[in-house]
Formats: sequence, structure tokens, C-alpha cells
Amino acid sequence: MQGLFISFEGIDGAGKSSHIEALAQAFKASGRNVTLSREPGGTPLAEKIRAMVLNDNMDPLTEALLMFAARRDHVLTVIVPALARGDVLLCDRFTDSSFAYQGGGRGFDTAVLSTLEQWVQGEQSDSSGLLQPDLTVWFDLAPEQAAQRLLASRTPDNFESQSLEFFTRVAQAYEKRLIQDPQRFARINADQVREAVWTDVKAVFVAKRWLS
Ligand SMILES: Nc1ncnc2c1ncn2[C@@H]1O[C@H](COP(=O)(O)OP(=O)(O)OP(=O)(O)O)[C@@H](O)[C@H]1O
Ligand SMILES: Cc1cn([C@H]2C[C@H](O)[C@@H](COP(=O)(O)O)O2)c(=O)[nH]c1=O
Repeated sequence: MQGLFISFEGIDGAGKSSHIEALAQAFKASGRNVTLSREPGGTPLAEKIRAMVLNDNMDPLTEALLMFAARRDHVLTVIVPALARGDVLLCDRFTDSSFAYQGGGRGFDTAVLSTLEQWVQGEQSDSSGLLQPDLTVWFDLAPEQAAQRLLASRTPDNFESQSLEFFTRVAQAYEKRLIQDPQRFARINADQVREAVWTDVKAVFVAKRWLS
């Protein structure tokens, strides 16, 4: 069976987590092998990098380089092997996060991000050019709503402690990515009760005939 690469995106607190878990269960119930992973992270090396980027102070170039260094290790040791096995790979964040957070949020040069993307994902690709998810599910939620949800849940890290203006730029950058590649994206209205969000998420996978 052919591997499926699905990424999940959104600003912090948009509510991805429980739906990724539910999709993993649904795919397993349909007989598929599932690999669950996340970025930054997903390998021992990339998880060490995750701890640094989430907690240590650094300049935007260092942050961008570390995100892509973690991704390189993740792509080579988890993503490519999982897809070669025919797994459904559910990945909490991928390169769209770098364009949204480093590019949009931090204002870092997106041409440099595109070069890093080419280096990290270019040689793993087929003729289309880059290793990219087959589908990216974007949980779209207003920064004000996401901030309310996060307030109630946990101690903020380097990203979660950013301003509403930062997250507005992140959300705008996600929108730009969607406009550039509309076939790859499914936009989910995350400003609904969890059950309604799940109905919308599941419908995307049913429409693609990946789940029934
Ligand atoms: N539909 C919803 N309505 C209200 N609260 C929600 C909803 N979905 C999730 N939450 C709550 O919002 C908080 C953030 O959710 P969650 O951790 O799933 O978001 P996330 O997108 O994975 O965030 P991050 O990317 O920061 O890890 C949690 O406290 C969660 O219980
Ligand atoms: C992959 C990636 C992630 N980030 C940011 C986005 C989030 O704030 C954190 C990860 O935390 P989560 O609770 O697992 O969502 O990292 C980023 O800035 N750039 C990236 O490429």
C-alpha cells in the first residue's frame, strides 16, 4: 500500500492534538499502519533541538537553522522510512510551520527558508521537486480565541508567549501558504466545539476516500 503523509498546522492552541489522535485510531481501525510524529522533534536528536528552540533565547537565523536541522534528521530517519513501509504518517507540524512562524511571525526572509526547504526536502522528492505532505490540515482559529484556550492549559514556551500581533502574522502566513498550494490544504474552522471540528476533519478524509 502507498504511504500517506499528512501534516497538521495552526497557531498554538488551535486544537490539533485530540484530532490527530482520533485520526490515528480511525486509520488503525481501517487496517492501516500509522506513524505518529511531530515537529520540531520526532527523533532523539530532533527532540533535543525541540527543547532548545522552545526554551532558549536565540536569534531568528539560529532558530530557523535549528528547525530545519531537526527536520532533516526527522525526514531521513522517520518520514522517508515510514512512507516506504506504506504507513499513514500523521505529523503534528511540518515545513508550513517554518514559513508561518519564522517567516510570518519573526519576519525572517522566506527566500532563505525556501533554500533550506530545498536542501532538506529536495533530494527526497519525486519528479515534483520537494518532499511535501499529501495533505495539510490547517486548524484555523483567531489568535484571540487560541490565547484564551492556552491561558487555561499550560505554562507558555518561547512561541506560546508571543503577542497577538505575532500570531496574527503567523495566521496570515498560513493563509498565504494555502493560496500558493490550495490542492494540498484543507482549512478547518477550529472555532467550534470539539465534536463539530472532528466532524469537519473526518469529512475531509472521507471525501478523499482515505477513511469511510
Ligand atoms: N474545540 C475546542 N474548543 C475549546 N477548547 C479546545 C478545543 N479544542 C481544543 N481545546 C483546548 O485548547 C487547548 C489547546 O488545544 P491543543 O493542545 O489540542 O492545541 P494544539 O493545536 O495542539 O496546540 P499546540 O500546537 O500549541 O500544541 C487545550 O486546552 C484543549 O483542551
Ligand atoms: C515545526 C515548527 C514549529 N515551530 C513552533 C510552533 C510551536 O509554537 C512550537 C511547537 O510546539 P507544539 O506544541 O508542538 O505545536 O514550535 C516553529 O516555530 N517552526 C517550525 O518549523
